[in-house]
Order: sequence, then C-alpha cells, then structure tokens
Amino acid sequence: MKTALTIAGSDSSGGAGIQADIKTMCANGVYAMSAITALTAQNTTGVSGILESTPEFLASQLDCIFTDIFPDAVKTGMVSSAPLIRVIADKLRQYRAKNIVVDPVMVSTSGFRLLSEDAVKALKEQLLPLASVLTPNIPEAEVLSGEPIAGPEDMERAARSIGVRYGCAVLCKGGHRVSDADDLLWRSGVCTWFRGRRIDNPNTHGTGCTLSSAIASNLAKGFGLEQAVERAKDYLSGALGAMLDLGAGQGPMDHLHSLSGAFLGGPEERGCGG
Ligand SMILES: Nc1ncnc2c1ncn2[C@@H]1O[C@H](COP(=O)(O)OP(=O)(O)OP(=O)(O)O)[C@@H](O)[C@H]1O
Ligand SMILES: Cc1ncc(COP(=O)(O)O)c(N)n1
Repeated sequence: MKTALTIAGSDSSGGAGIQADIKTMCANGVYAMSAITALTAQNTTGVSGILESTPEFLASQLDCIFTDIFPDAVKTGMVSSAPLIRVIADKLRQYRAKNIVVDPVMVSTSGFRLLSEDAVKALKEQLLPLASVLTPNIPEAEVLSGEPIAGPEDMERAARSIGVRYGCAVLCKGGHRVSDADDLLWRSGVCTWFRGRRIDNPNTHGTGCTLSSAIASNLAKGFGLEQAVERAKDYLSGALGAMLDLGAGQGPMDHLHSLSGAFLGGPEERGCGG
C-alpha cells in the first residue's frame, strides 16, 4: 500500500486539519500518517484556542515516521510558528522527502490566524523552496506574490511569480472567487486551468486541507501532477456535493461519501432495530 504523511494541526471538530487529511487519504486509498504541529480547540463556528507542539516533540514525531514507514508523499498544512517550520524543513531535507504538497494555511475560514505573523518569513524562506507543489487560496497567493488578485489573469501572474521565486509548481485555488471554482496550475512556465462546477453548499470547512491531501494521495499512488489535481478536484466535488449539514456554523464535508460496505449503516438502515 502506498503511504502519505500529513504535517498539520488538529481540528477538534474533525472537518479540517489532520482529521480532514487522514479521512481524505484513507478515502483515496493510501495509508495515512500524521505529525501534529498544534492542537486547536475549534468547531464549525470558530477557533477558541491553540496549543502548539514543542519543536523537539514535532521532530520526534517526524523521526519516528521517516525511520520506519517512509511516506510516498507529504502534505503540510497549519505549521503555526517559525520554530516548527524550521524543524519541518530540516527533517524533510534530512530524510529527502519526496512529493511535498505545501498548503500555506494562514487564516481559518472563520478568520482566526493559524500561522503567526512573524512565521510568514520562515514559511517563505524554509518551506516553500522544498515544495513540489504549493496550493495557496487567493488571499494566500496575494500574500506570497505581494500582488492583488482580482481576476483570472491576476491568478496566472501571481502563480507564475510565486512558482519562479520558489522553484515549484503552484496551484492557485479559485474557491474564494465569487462566481466559480476554477483553479489554476502553473508548472514550469505552463498554465493549466482546472474547471470546477461551483456547488451551492455553504459547508466548506476544510476544502483546502482536503484538496491538498487528495493531491498528495494521488502523487503517492504515482499519478503525475496534472492528473493528481484533476482527481483531487473530482474527489472534493463529491465530498461537497454530498451536502452533509452538521454544526451551527460553516460545516464539514462528507469525506467518506464514496465508501460503501457492511460496516457503514446503523440499525435503521439495516432494519434490525438496534
Ligand atoms: N462551492 C464550491 N464548489 C465547488 N468547489 C469549491 C467550492 N468552494 C471551494 N471549492 C474548491 O475547493 C478547493 C479549495 O479551495 P479554497 O479556495 O476554498 O481553499 P481554501 O481557502 O484553502 O480552503 P479552506 O476553506 O479550507 O481554507 C478548490 O479546488 C476550490 O475550487
Ligand atoms: C487545524 C486547522 N488546519 C487548517 C484549517 C483551515 O481550514 P478552514 O480554512 O476551512 O477553516 C483549520 N481551520 N484548522
């Protein structure tokens, strides 16, 4: 079985972060492992607290993983602070990690900072140059490129400038654009658009985490980047389109929408009354 590792924060409500990543990796047929950067106390209405791992303990998690079950792909999400970013970059270099998908998570959908202000510099200097592909949303692409993004041409310009600067492919996600869900992949000078059907579902908590984990899973399985992105978008559209509706705020998606089997149903579905 192919293997994938997520290096990210825990979301106690299960819709984003480590929990979304693990569900996504399992649904995409790879063995999932995790190194947790921080615990968050959050639910669908917002984040109420963060407790970071120490750099030493994060390093220990990564040593345990890389010296035993080597991941075929790695995804990074909430990396939280400069000292943790330094550990992640050092370990990825030390173990020559491959297929690295960096989701440059900065602020949650609910508006809470998940990357400290002073860590943006460390993210740029240490982690981005190690990425095989970077997956910024539009606000993140604006921070990384230093340019405002108002339309598709701006997405192309920003992705190119980020990709050239950090020597990686860049998938600029269009979920924050009002009218569509089209994402732009810049790779070695070539722009490719991935057209998405915008699904009328307000429950988009964790879409970015899910997409980047699905890309990592498909890279782990041996798909090329374009196919990995296409398959990841299809998976995400299915999870959003399943129209799960949980929690009082912006709810999670149904990550396991495509699974079927004997262990899924409860007594009602099975007609055995408990
Ligand atoms: N309503 C929607 N219908 C279809 N696809 C969507 C929708 N919203 C977002 N997407 C897709 O979800 C993926 C993630 O994009 P988005 O821009 O929401 O990332 P993000 O902001 O990092 O996510 P997050 O909400 O986890 O922070 C992209 O492929 C985007 O096109
Ligand atoms: C631990 C963790 N990682 C990432 C996100 C971003 O997801 P979203 O933007 O959907 O809130 C989050 N809320 N929590």
